[in-house]
Amino acid sequence: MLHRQHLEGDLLVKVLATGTFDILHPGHVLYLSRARELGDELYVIVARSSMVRHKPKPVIPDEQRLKMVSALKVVDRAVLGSESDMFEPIREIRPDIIALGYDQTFDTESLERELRERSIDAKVVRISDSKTCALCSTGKIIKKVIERYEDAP
Ligand SMILES: Cc1cc2nc3c(=O)[nH]c(=O)nc-3n(C[C@H](O)[C@H](O)[C@H](O)COP(=O)(O)O)c2cc1C
Ligand SMILES: Nc1ncnc2c1ncn2[C@@H]1O[C@H](COP(=O)(O)OP(=O)(O)OP(=O)(O)O)[C@@H](O)[C@H]1O
Repeated sequence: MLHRQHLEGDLLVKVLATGTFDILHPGHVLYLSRARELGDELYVIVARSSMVRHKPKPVIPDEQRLKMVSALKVVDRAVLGSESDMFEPIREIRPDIIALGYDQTFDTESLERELRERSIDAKVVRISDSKTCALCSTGKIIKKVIERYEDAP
């Protein structure tokens, strides 16, 4: 059941996107725009630095990353994630769809199973990547900045 009855009687589909969003780039905007197209409202969970363990910790502080993501036109509401339980904000937001990024390590089926085990009725979908931008990766931007400054006189 993807639709939820809105207070005014409209049927609104809530989509949830997630990520670190350390140094925004057009790949983020594309991911969020594609996620937004799946429904009517886009919620975003911005990962806490303390929860990022699979890659270097973000350079930009939690609150600053939240501020930038919140300012994007395509985003209806952004929140910082939980520092202990990733299902906590999902229970509050109650999304109809969770849109995973192309490189997010979660497996769509296993995540759906984990959601069902917690009685959360959200569909999980994968958003494909964009190869339209040469520097659409936070890691690549940081690498380029390091190279540029190392070479600087
Ligand atoms: C459904 C879902 C819920 C999440 N909830 C949280 C959370 O509560 N707190 C948090 O810090 N990160 C949360 N995350 C974000 C992940 O920690 C983040 O996606 C992770 O750092 C990997 O993302 P990246 O490689 O795209 O940066 C969640 C991710 C997903 C898919
Ligand atoms: N070029 C892109 N096209 C589509 N989606 C993207 C692109 N770049 C990032 N995303 C998506 O945006 C979300 C947030 O990205 P995140 O900040 O976590 O990583 P990133 O920009 O890919 O950085 P890194 O290079 O460090 O992995 C992720 O779900 C990711 O899949």
